[in-house]
Amino acid sequence: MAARSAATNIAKQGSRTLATAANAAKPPTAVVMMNMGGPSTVPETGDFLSRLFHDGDLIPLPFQSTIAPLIAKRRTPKIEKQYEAIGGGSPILRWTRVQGEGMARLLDELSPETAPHKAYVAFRYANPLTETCLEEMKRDGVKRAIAFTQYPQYSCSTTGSSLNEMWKQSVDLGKGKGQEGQDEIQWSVIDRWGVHEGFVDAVARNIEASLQTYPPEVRDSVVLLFSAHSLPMSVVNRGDPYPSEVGASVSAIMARLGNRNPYRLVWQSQVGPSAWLGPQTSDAIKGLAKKGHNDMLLVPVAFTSDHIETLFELDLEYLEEAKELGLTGVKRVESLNDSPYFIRALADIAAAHIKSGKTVSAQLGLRCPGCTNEKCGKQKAWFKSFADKAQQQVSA
Ligand SMILES: C=CC1=C(C)c2cc3[nH]c(cc4nc(cc5[nH]c(cc1n2)c(C)c5CCC(=O)O)C(CCC(=O)O)=C4C)c(C)c3C=C
Ligand code: FES
Ligand SMILES: [Fe+2]
Repeated sequence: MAARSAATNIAKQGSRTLATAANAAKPPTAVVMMNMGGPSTVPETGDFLSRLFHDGDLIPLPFQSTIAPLIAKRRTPKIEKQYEAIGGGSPILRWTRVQGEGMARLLDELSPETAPHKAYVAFRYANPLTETCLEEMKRDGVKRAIAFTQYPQYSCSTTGSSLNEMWKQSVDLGKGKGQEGQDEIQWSVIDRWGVHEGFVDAVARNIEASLQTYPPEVRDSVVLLFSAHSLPMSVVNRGDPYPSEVGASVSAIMARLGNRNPYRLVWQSQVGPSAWLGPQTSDAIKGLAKKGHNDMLLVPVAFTSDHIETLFELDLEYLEEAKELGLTGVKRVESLNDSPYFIRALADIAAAHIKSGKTVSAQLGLRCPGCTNEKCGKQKAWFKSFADKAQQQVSA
């Protein structure tokens, strides 16, 4: 607790730092927080689902533009009820703003040369959408921007889709004005950070806090069930990097915890009838219960704020199911939300990225072996073109 308030003070000190007169005149360095978003209010659920089912990078459908609105419409009442049950909407925008503003304040201290920094939000399926974010950046006169994925581990269906959208909207915006979008803003990308020590530490601290709520005699035998959103097997077999990156996060978190507890990585939230990566979280709880385990701690590991999958699926569905099975020791670890350790980690990741001078990671350049999506190739070439441009400027 004391350590948590010490870290909060670090964040507050950062916020008290005044921008210099020189910085005030400079356009900000944009740090664009990219994520899927969620409906902030229940009536926005239909539009959120409609955009989601229209996204061929996430769910490729035959006759997508005809079928997507039909599926979204059919699914809306069920999902609206879930958002009602968690308090009337998704908290993701609120948490992303808290995280982004805290990060930008710390970044002004960690990287004064590129200050002032401003956090922008670009959601894939909810407001503020990518195009709204780009318009705001344009109004602010932004010349340098970092596309900072808020998914710790890379999947082509999540971060890949957001980057494809950023490429498409930037080029469209540029074309509309009679010039190429990429000439206006110098972009670079933070595409994954699932084993960053600050992120690993922030998750580990939340696990330690939950373990403290168990009696000391059972604490070391609590089974840690790391739970991540599943992927269709078609995406896994295409060569998507997400399953191995989630596994790497889990290993790093377990090492940080001293490997004291037994654990498994399990997968949740599959949608539709096709084959998905397992074991499913709810089956794992039931299977371990049958083997005599009562104490299990669910750890959301692939999403950094609360959403329906933590607040509805884990808390209301699985924890209730566990109670019905007679289990008394099944709990969930808090999401990172406003953790000062996590906000500090975001600032450290961004500062290290800026200092590295790198535009894109080596890994971003490699398409999945089974990829047939032309947008992926164009997006990767577009972001890499900023590296080539920076190189030309150095050698000129
Ligand atoms: C890292 C997280 C996520 C991955 C990977 C992911 C892949 C993925 N998702 C779908 C289909 C749906 N996902 C839906 C909601 C949803 N997905 C994530 C995260 C990941 N998805 C979150 C956090 C949410 C919920 C948002 C919230 O506010 O809580 C939905 C909509 C809800 C529903 O209809 O059930 C769908 C559909 C696919 C097909 C996929 C991989 C290809
Ligand atoms: S699907 Fe992975 S690069 Fe296209
Ligand atoms: Fe999903």
